[in-house]
Amino acid sequence: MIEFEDVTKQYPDGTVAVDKLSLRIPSNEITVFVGPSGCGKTTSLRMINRTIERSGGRISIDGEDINSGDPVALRRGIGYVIQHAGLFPHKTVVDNVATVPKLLGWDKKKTRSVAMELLERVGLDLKLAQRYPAQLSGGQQQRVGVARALAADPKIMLMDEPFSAVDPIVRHQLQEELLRLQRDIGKTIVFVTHDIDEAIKLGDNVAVLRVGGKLAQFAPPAELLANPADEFVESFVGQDRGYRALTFLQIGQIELGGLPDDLALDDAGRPIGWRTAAGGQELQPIGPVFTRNDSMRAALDSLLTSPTGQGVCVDENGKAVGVVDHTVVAAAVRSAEALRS
Ligand SMILES: Nc1ncnc2c1ncn2[C@@H]1O[C@H](COP(=O)(O)OP(=O)(O)OP(=O)(O)O)[C@@H](O)[C@H]1O
Repeated sequence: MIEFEDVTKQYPDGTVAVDKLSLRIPSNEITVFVGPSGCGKTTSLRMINRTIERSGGRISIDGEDINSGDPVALRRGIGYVIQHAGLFPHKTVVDNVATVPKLLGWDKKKTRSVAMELLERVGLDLKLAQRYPAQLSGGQQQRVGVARALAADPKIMLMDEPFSAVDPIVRHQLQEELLRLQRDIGKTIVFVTHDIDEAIKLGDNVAVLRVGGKLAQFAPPAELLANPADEFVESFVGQDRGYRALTFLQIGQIELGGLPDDLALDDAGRPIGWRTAAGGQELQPIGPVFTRNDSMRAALDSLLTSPTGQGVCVDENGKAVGVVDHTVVAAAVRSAEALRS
């Protein structure tokens, strides 16, 4: 656990970037710092690896004050990923990833095999390993940045707006990859973003900061959406928080509608299209389907893009098991709200 106790940062010009911040960052989970520009997210993050020194209060890792040891040793045990990846331009991809292991004096063979394995794990084509950073796309560079941060197998990873400079599609892919990777590696990740959607998607816990580096709320995303602590959090979380909350409502055992006659199935019972009203041979596309393990947001997306207004639920073999329409989603939202209040 990383603990902030009354942590303050005042820059030499008098700016108070962080003001008596207290919070506990649980181990092996993703904690996101989110808030408007200038609210002290980056300052808070960088105080953890002492690339910015705090001016007051205490920060400890597993009970030990981070100021009790050498900052260089502290930094070697903490991975750090920043916007634009911050790769060394004159080093190849594989040499970038090998930077910290080399500093730690690992032998060449082990370093190289760990670097290659990590590049594979973050989803980078190994053919790119000998390229220089400028020869990669922004998204590929970020993957290398993540691999480099993981190279010495640190317990903690600090990520400062790592996906902000890439286009929305690549950003979505990188977020999915991070969640997949985290299921395997279970690091303590502290992630900074100004994007509440990214915070809600990635965070096990989200710390909402307000300008002046004050903590407005620290909670799991579903809790943040359901019970914003005050007007600031409510407006930051946004007007469409009802829609976002669907992400946390599982399909689970909700009652599905029976399979309608106009849903065409193949021999294995998998949906292949909707029969057109004219009764011709041509089928209209199904669009995205969902499973019982998905969220209500996936069901809503499925029915909104379906030509019949019905979203198709499939089992693990892709076999259609039922449909939902908007009344089912609305009823599920109402019953979840009733349970909460
Ligand atoms: N070296 C510095 N000297 C003086 N003030 C600074 C310094 N670095 C940051 N600040 C100020 O401290 C405050 C917090 O900055 P910080 O970069 O931590 O915020 P942030 O929430 O990460 O912002 P952004 O989302 O815009 O990156 C801001 O008012 C900023 O101008």
